[in-house]
Amino acid sequence: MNILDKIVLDKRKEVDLRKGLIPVSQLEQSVLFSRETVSLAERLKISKSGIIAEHKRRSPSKSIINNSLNTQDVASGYENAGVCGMSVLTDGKYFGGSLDDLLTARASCNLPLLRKEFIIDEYQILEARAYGADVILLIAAILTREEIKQLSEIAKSLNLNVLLEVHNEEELHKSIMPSLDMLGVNNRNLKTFEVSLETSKSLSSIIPNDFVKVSESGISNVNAIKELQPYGYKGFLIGENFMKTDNPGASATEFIKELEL
Ligand SMILES: O=C(O)c1ccccc1NCC(=O)[C@H](O)[C@H](O)COP(=O)(O)O
Repeated sequence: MNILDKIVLDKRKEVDLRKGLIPVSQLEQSVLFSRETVSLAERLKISKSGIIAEHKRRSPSKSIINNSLNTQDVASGYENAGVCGMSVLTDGKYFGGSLDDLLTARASCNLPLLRKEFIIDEYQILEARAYGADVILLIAAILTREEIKQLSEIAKSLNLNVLLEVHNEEELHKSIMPSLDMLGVNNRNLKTFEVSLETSKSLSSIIPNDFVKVSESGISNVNAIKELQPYGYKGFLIGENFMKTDNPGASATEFIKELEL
């Protein structure tokens, strides 16, 4: 069983529990549910740097990354740095995140927010909308083509962008459909946790041009972005590199300054 299998097993139990605690009608009545969303895909198309900065306390591959951060400071710091969007990990057990982090980020900045979650049920998309997200992540490795279609169409009907994440060619071929906005290639091998930009490079030519290309994980310096841009990548999801510092916003500011030199 790999890490994704374990996470999904726990996630099914968690979602059933949450459904019992907060009914769909309550999510739909929340103030943020009808908020006008912002398109991350459109921002990435016109951005020079394309940084999507992540809020990430810990992870299965690195254990604790930053336990002393203040979500409000991280969100406003990222916004001041000029990032295109912010990703908020909401999984508690493996990443130390929560929906409250998403809500805090929403209250602290106007950036398009990605709910970074292991989505297996439409209920989680309604939660994303109710807690202020603009974008959801769908992971091809844990969903069938039919599930990707159903979940992405629900997200689109709620005016949310969809970022579909793949790790290999097979996942990419099974997932291509018009209800996706962005295609993310994750550079982290989930069996070994090794990261390699070669994954993004090798898959780039088979991603249709209709989708905004995003490279995810293991981006630790400006050179990585300069290496990936010629392959058509417009978005770069960065977590650990910013979050391991005392001031993720300042770290993002320096990074973007260097990138735009
Ligand atoms: O980060 C992990 O260890 C991990 C393990 C299993 C599933 C997902 C995982 N990470 C989620 C992400 O996609 C990353 O947080 C994101 O791409 C940023 O990566 P990084 O810049 O390397 O922190």
